[in-house]
Amino acid sequence: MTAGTQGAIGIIGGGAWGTALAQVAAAGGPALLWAREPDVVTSINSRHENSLFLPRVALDRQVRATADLGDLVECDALLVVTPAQHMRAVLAGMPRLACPLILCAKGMEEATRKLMHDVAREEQPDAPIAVLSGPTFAHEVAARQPAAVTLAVEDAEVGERLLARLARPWFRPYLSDDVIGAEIGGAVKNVLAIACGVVDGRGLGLNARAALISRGFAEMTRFGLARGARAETLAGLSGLGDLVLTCSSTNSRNFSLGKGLGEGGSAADLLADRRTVAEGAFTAPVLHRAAAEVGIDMPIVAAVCALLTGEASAAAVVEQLLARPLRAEGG
Ligand SMILES: NC(=O)C1=CN([C@@H]2O[C@H](COP(=O)(O)OP(=O)(O)OC[C@H]3O[C@@H](n4cnc5c(N)ncnc54)[C@H](O)[C@@H]3O)[C@@H](O)[C@H]2O)C=CC1
Ligand SMILES: O=C(CO)COP(=O)(O)O
Repeated sequence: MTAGTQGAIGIIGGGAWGTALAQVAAAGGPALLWAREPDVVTSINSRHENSLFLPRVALDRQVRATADLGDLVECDALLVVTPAQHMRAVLAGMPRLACPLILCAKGMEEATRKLMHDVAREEQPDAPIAVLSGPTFAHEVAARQPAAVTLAVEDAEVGERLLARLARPWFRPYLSDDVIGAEIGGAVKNVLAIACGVVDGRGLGLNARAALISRGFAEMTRFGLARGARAETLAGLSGLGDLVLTCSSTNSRNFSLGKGLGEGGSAADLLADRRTVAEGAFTAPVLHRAAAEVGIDMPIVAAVCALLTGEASAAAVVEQLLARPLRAEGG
């Protein structure tokens, strides 16, 4: 056991978001972050900065990093912040845990079409599960600019404990018990952000972007309700809130990917060699199939899939969306 893990929050994943959340956790006690990249561990421990994934942010001295996942097992709770496609392998590589796991990745597993809480439960059946999701660009949170998130936890007592440990005046979790709703909002908004980026890349204007956000939200709601999410969660921070944020700025990796596609770039080129993750590119095909399974129409998600596979150009998918039959708004 590493000295100083008592009362510590562990963070699994040293990307931009894991590092920003370590900064949040460190404001209330020790924070121990596991990173895959030895350079990240060295950079945090020697310079109090994650120069690879969150450069130019001075980290709290209470943030320490380790290259050994085993060092985290005695932490009070673990924030799980790997990209969605890697979460299963990382959790499977740990001993059986009993502390709460707070899942922070926004996506669905490609191979199984499962949400993250289902994956976590399969790999760590004894650990209480929570989901933390909302409109939060990592660099703003790390700089302690105000933000609010949904903290969805089935066990209310665990929720209260996590709230007490993680809340700050500038980082406000709102409790919910709708784990499915919190996860679906975060996963779907990434795909819709790619679509909004396309609108921007093609110079289609702000009216078109607002229309796409609204119709995208209708898709998120249809799918979410069919999968057991609550409407109020989808309209909250982890759904509509994050959709608006991510669809509004090139600070979003998903929006930027879409913008590149809209400007005529190919998905293969835009995704090649990128070190940071654009989760929507992985979620789009999974979501498309999952929607078909429950008989839900998601035309914007289908358009993003066609663009990502190269089946259709940006011009063609926009044309197809605009040619869809007119219908009642709530239908
Ligand atoms: N960056 C942000 O502002 C936010 C990100 N998120 C979510 O957090 C999750 C992590 O994203 P970021 O921290 O931004 O990542 P990032 O894009 O900054 O860094 C990539 C991460 O992927 C990890 N990685 C690459 N290959 C891996 C493997 N084989 N096994 C395990 N990990 C591997 C790297 O170690 C690194 O931690 C994503 O699901 C993202 O949607 C959620 C809220 C905000
Ligand atoms: O989830 C995010 C903000 O809430 C980050 O968005 P991107 O992954 O698109 O950068």
